[in-house]
Amino acid sequence: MSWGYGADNGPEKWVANFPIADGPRQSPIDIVPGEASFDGDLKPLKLKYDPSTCLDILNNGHSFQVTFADDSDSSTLTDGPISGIYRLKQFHFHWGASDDRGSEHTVEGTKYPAELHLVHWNTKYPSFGEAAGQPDGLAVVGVFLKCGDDNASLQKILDAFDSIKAKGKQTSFCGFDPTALLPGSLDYWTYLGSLTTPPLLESVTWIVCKEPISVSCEQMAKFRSLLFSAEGEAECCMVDNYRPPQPLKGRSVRASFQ
Ligand SMILES: CN(C)c1nnc([C@H](N)S(N)(=O)=O)s1
Ligand SMILES: [Zn+2]
Repeated sequence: MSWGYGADNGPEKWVANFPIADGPRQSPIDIVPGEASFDGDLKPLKLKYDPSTCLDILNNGHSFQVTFADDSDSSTLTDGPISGIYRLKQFHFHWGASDDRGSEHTVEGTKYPAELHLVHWNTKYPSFGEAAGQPDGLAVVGVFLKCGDDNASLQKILDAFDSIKAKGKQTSFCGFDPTALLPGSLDYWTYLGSLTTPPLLESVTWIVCKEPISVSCEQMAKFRSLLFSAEGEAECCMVDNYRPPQPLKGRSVRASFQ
């Protein structure tokens, strides 16, 4: 059975096939603002995305992802806590079965109903796959979603869900600007961690925005209409696709703001 989020193949079971699950720099973590140290050397995030690099939207059986063309420096992350140029590869979300949970990172124990991840790879390496195996290979920007006003930018993504309801379904999706999903303030916490799904590679510089973006309760319900299961299989709602916080193991969390 492959990994997932169920009782038999969920986060507590991943260590059997992916021993790094118990490694020294696993993600996500619980962020405690009072224990984060302000670092004045941290630069503002610089995110430059080209909507024409948006390719498609896919239900991969764990989440849905919007994939970008990463054969040029059209959509990049620079500055912030990183050095060099990181290219946007895809973005995806994690969410709960109800509004009281769903995010992977938590803030002093507070869970948000969902969390957006924008995944970038360091262009000092030849490809995403190569970068994913390096300690400075990836940079993921995390944005919390909070229930409130309707999010018009997010709605464009949700409108494509009927075409990707089941695992393996994919449809073209272009002209989307992920900048529209960023909060007004790009204040962030940053720490060294890992992918939060197998293979759990410890190659991620995490950049978690302090300010959430809004999503309406109806929009959250639309997330929950996706399926973990493929067409023809017993239907299983795609919900609670988040890994809980992992031990900090001595790591420091820095804040870009005071
Ligand atoms: C291969 N890629 C892009 C990814 N592999 N694992 C990912 C995880 N969903 S996360 N949450 O970004 O670490 S993203
Ligand atoms: Zn993720």
